[in-house]
Amino acid sequence: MKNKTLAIVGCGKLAQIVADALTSGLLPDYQLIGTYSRTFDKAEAIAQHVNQSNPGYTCTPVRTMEDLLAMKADYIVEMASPAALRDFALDALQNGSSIVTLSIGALADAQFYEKIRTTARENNTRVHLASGSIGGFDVMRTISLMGDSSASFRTEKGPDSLKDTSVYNESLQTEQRTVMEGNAAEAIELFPTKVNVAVAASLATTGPKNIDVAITSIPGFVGDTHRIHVENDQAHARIEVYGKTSDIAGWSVVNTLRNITAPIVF
Ligand SMILES: NC(=O)C1=CN([C@@H]2O[C@H](COP(=O)(O)OP(=O)(O)OC[C@H]3O[C@@H](n4cnc5c(N)ncnc54)[C@H](O)[C@@H]3O)[C@@H](O)[C@H]2O)C=CC1
Ligand SMILES: O=C([O-])CC(=O)C(=O)O
Repeated sequence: MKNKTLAIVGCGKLAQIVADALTSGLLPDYQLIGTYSRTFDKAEAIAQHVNQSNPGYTCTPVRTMEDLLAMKADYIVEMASPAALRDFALDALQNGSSIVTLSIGALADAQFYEKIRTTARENNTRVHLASGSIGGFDVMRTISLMGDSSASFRTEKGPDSLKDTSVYNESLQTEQRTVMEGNAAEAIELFPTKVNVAVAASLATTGPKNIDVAITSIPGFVGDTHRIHVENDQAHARIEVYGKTSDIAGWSVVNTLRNITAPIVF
């Protein structure tokens, strides 16, 4: 029985994974009612895809964020960018929609994080941080709760994935180099859509300014390897996740949505 309504913001590659999960029956508790993307055609394509595979289904693509908010979906899934999350999140939460987001980088801003937290609480709505291209938030949170802990985040990636950033130059095609060292707040400032994972790990542990982050470019490397280390004097955890593509992030949204309605929750 479909008892939750769903809307999507950002209809790109990862949204397609969620749409496919809807049409293949992996999200039986959800009815997709609206889609919105910067390019209307993309919102329309996802809506058509679900409408065509479910006779009687009505998902409406919209041209503005205001139109999407007006639908008052129970859950808005954000797969656009941290800037998009900043733009609509407070309005959505006030309007009664909870959010599932991949663009966790927006929450590196402590003031914005606090506004989101209080707005969600006041309006009985929630923000679910999907595990994206990493995982292990449970053990990160648990170790951090136990007391004084430290955390580090290391990413290895190929130079091509840095091509549209300020750190890129052709020498990265032949030389291994650490292109960024600092904390998660600095990392998301330098790479505004690429290191949501570092901010997510920081929020689950020591905070955006207190996690030690390094990003290394390796010639010929395909995909991303993320290694997180969190420890206190009682417990250590190491989490390593390799993704050949970012598909795992789209699937993590499917997993989060399933958990929201599941009788047994991981
Ligand atoms: N937490 C994680 O592990 C990961 C998070 N992400 C986040 O997910 C986002 C989406 O990833 P993909 O689907 O691969 O990207 P994509 O580029 O294929 O799709 C994003 C879509 O959102 C639209 N969009 C961007 N800004 C918008 C805005 N302000 N309002 C409305 N639509 C907007 C774009 O036009 C595009 O169609 C990334 O930008 C990133 O923030 C991506 C990969 C991993
Ligand atoms: O897919 C990845 O490995 C990480 C990523 O794009 C993000 O954190 O935004």
